[in-house]
Amino acid sequence: MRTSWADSVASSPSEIPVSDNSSAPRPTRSAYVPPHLRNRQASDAPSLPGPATERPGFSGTASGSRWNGGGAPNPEPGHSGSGYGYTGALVGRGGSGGGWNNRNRGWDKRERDVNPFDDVVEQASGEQENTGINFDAYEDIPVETSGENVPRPVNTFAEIDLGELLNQNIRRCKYVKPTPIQRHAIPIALAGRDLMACAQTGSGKTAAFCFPIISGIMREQYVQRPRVGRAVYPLALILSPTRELSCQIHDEAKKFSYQTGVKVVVAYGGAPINQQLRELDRGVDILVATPGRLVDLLERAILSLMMIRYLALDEADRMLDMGFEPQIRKIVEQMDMPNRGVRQTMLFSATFPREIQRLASDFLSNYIFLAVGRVGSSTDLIVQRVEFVIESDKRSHLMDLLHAQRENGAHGKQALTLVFVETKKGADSLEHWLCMNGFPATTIHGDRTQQERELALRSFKTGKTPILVATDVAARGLDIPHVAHVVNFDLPNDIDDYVHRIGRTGRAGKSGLATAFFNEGNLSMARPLAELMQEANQEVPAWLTRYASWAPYGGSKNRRSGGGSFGGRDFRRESIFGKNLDYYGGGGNSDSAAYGVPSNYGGGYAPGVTSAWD
Ligand SMILES: Nc1ncnc2c1ncn2[C@@H]1O[C@H](COP(=O)(O)OP(=O)(O)OP(=O)(O)O)[C@@H](O)[C@H]1O
Repeated sequence: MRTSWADSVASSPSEIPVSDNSSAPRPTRSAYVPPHLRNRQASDAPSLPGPATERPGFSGTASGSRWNGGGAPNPEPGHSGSGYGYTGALVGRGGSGGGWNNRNRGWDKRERDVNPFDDVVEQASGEQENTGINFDAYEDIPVETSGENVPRPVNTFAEIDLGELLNQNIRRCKYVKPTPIQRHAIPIALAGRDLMACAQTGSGKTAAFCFPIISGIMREQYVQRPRVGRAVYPLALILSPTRELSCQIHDEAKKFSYQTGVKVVVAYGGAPINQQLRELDRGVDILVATPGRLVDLLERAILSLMMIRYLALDEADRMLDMGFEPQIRKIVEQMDMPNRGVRQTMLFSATFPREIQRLASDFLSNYIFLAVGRVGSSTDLIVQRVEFVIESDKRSHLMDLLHAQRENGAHGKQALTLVFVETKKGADSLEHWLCMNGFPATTIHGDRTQQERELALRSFKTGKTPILVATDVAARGLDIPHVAHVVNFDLPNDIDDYVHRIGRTGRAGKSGLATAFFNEGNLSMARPLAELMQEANQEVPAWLTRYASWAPYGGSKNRRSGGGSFGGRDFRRESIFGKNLDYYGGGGNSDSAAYGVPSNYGGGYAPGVTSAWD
């Protein structure tokens, strides 16, 4: 039976305390700036954020309140019960009616927020999201941290001072307790530290970077933003590699920031720019974007990055590989974004090849490296199978799988199945063939219009077309509940891509199945695939082990060292043992002394705190 989130929260042992106004520090009114004075400050130079460690409220530990002394404004009358009010971070738009240049409008906006919790897409199974989640499956995962003075992890949301409005939304999402990546990453981010974080697919990384950003913006003092020309000045930028992923992060961030007054806008290519401009014009605190559209907006001077306090790269290794790196460098280093150390930078992914870690360190300052599980490992919630199938047999083999699945499915219903192929043409042709053979399918790839892509995704999510044939455009980040089976019809050439693809199932503590078709065209994948499967306690067929022993090591971007040592760690750590100290300190930061002594190593918790592997 379906229950509302309120019911479920009432019956669940929620760990988030109800705000207690008597004990909670009361926001003071000192930061209040009357509306008539705000518009006069047009010529004021914008107050650029100070270095992370100097930011008010960032210096303390993650626990304990950061709300006192911050001068957060008092909520408007009638909102006092809500605990902490949004400060109404401002975009002065010179009387444009942008609607965000005073706090009253901020609160009006809050009241007008469309309730994102009413807009749950009807899922294929008819279940509501997040029921039956078993995050205990992640509890035994080893955690590695390295860096200076790593803040302690928390066990409950109650231990973190995110603000009552955000806490309410966490309850609405039915998140009862933080996932391991959230337990570790949120305190680190709330302490203002730069972070390179790696955790398995489907383990809750989105919330791990969204919560601290939203909470940080909520607790910022009144932020005066400049008014120069038409530009808008977001405070946070979240970049992701695909349009669909940006939309998904935007939807999630909107849920988390519901009624907090924090305004989230998405900008991505392939969709009409005018609507995105209108949204931006209404004001933006957090901008979620794909790099191409962002550069377009920057070049049109519609957007300025000079007020960015938080920069998050989701799928960061993808964002920094050869395809995207020049664009990211341009955005981060050649536009007007505050330098590293001034802004706070957070990089998240399930995979982080060493070479990319090294590159990424250019964007970070004195950062903490966090790995929940081995870097690049797959979750053992996914049962992985690999079958030897020659090219010409692939279709009939797929058909057999789909028939078997239909027979085993509830009421003969087809379980959601995601089929990855190599090429766009191959995707269209397979989709056509499936439809002709009685299996409703749709497709998502780069040659389809954005509208077609979005329709396809929706049709798949709702179960109307329970088979989605996709290229790698759907490999990363997409969180589609109830995907029961991922088929690698064509294996990718890189094991990290395989990890992301199969990660579309077995998410949020649920189990899933992944089947790969392997043949002699995939020799370079034999070894990394066998190693990955072995590591995830999967049955490795004897023939694959044989191929693995013959095949040259391939299928990875310098990700693993091959042989025994599994190179899934902070590359600074590997450098130190290889006497290569250049990288310590997170890309040239002067606070690097602590890294110079290998014996200091062991996770980087503050003295007296036990091992980083817990
Ligand atoms: N604390 C929590 N409690 C319950 N569900 C959660 C929690 N945190 C996240 N989730 C849910 O877990 C699912 C996976 O989260 P998310 O998409 O952030 O994973 P991810 O780690 O970013 O995966 P990927 O590497 O594939 O991008 C989502 O449906 C999300 O709503």
